[in-house]
Amino acid sequence: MPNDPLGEIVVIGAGGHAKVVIECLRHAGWNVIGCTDADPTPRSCAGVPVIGTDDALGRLRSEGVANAFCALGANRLRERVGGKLQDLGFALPSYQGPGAIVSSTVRIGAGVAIMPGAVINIDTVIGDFAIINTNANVDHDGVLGRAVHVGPGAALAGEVVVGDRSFIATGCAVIPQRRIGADTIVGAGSVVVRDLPSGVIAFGNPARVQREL
Ligand SMILES: CC(=O)SCCNC(=O)CCNC(=O)[C@H](O)C(C)(C)COP(=O)(O)OP(=O)(O)OC[C@H]1O[C@@H](n2cnc3c(N)ncnc32)[C@H](O)[C@@H]1OP(=O)(O)O
Repeated sequence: MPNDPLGEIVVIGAGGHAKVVIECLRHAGWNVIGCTDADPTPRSCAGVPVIGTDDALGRLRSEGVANAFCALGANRLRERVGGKLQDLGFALPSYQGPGAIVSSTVRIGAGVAIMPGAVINIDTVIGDFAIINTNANVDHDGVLGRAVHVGPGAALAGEVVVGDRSFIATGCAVIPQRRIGADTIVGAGSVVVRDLPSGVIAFGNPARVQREL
């Protein structure tokens, strides 16, 4: 059951990720008043109206809308637009979707999406604008940078470190204490048993660097 209303919030983005975010925000008790998109064609996203492009954000802020959530799937873009929201003076709450379990010791940055069923264990640190997607696990003492995306069902064992804007795709497994650099993509279903550098695409079991980005 939804909690008591937390107040009004605007969502940035109207794609598949935004749909899930809107549903989770509602479940958490937010009143999602609309979303913005590069394509301002009037339509709805998860039952919420698209109310214009990002140009509408300044107006909404001046009209008293205090909260925003950046629900863009692309890590670099999400980080950039999230920074713009901070500059406009929006508060950027994080949320936990239904069934997510997050240790009370976890430090969570601004604008973090913790999707349904995700588990984040003791003493982990999650940077601003990260996504911990559906049923993903981040075990104890993990350190995830800004705008990292841990994809659906991915499992990071204890003490894994992931650099800013990296994407650990659907169903990956990372063994304890491995370090993955910034701006790296680890392809779906990969098993990371060695550290990975920044700025590469890697995949496979074991995950190997395929090319630089
Ligand atoms: C809720 C949500 O939906 S969140 C979104 C989650 N999204 C994902 O998990 C997507 C993750 N993306 C991937 O895994 C992609 O395959 C990437 C990014 C690793 C690579 O994408 P591309 O560069 O476009 O690779 P492309 O599809 O051209 O494949 C190139 C080759 O790599 C192989 N390959 C691609 N991905 C993988 C993978 N994860 N594991 C093993 N092999 C792979 C392909 O089979 C292909 O091999 P071939 O040349 O022998 O035919």
